[in-house]
Amino acid sequence: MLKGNAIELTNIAVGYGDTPILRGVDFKVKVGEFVSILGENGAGKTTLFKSILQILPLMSGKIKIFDREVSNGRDNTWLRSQIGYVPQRHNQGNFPISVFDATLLGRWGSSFSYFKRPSAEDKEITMEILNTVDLSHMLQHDCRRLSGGQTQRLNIARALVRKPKILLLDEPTTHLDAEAQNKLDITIASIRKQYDLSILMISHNQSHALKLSNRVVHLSKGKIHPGLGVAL
Ligand SMILES: Nc1ncnc2c1ncn2[C@@H]1O[C@H](COP(=O)(O)OP(=O)(O)OP(=O)(O)O)[C@@H](O)[C@H]1O
Repeated sequence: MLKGNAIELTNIAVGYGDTPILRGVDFKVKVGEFVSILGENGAGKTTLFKSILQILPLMSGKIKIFDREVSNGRDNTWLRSQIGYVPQRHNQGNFPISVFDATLLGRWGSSFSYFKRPSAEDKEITMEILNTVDLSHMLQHDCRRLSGGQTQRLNIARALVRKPKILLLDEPTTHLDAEAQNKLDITIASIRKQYDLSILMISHNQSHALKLSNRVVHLSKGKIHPGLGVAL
């Protein structure tokens, strides 16, 4: 069992061009912790995710994932095996692809690629995860015809097929009705347990964040401020 911090940011600055959006951010997510980030539109929450994922280079500071420094492009392949990312409002595009294939493609580039077909193990893991997110009855269903809640469960499945230990969720329940939101909450709580995940979630809804997380922080004026902690 891993211990210590899953994510550790030390004095990071990050932004676009010469303009920093986040400045002097210190922040930690402990192994197994579920932390939610709240903040106004444009506060920099997605920018924070992009810095953790090394999509945006740091202007200064350091990022460690499970105590391993990954700042500025070091260890990118390893990083991708550790972190699953569910971006905001992502659908699979306007082309016909089944739920099974779209999920399997989440493993593309790790165990199979242009020159290597998916193995029996790739397919087994895909089935296992689709079962966990309750989509195993829709394997051949066209992704373009999924509801918002089903699409989000598929997006989570795609992020999970690489068996990451950290999950970044960018407003997973926004635009869902109460029933779909509730079902997604149950899915998130169950995958967290089943796969021993450390989770960082962006949310706009304080009560929703408090319901799911161990701890809630606020992002404003380029910094992270402590918020409420709840014992689960
Ligand atoms: N590619 C980009 N180039 C330049 N500026 C950007 C870019 N992406 C985001 N920004 C700016 O960075 C700031 C933070 O954006 P970010 O998307 O991180 O905010 P957010 O907190 O996730 O917002 P929201 O809650 O609306 O999703 C905003 O002022 C935004 O305009």
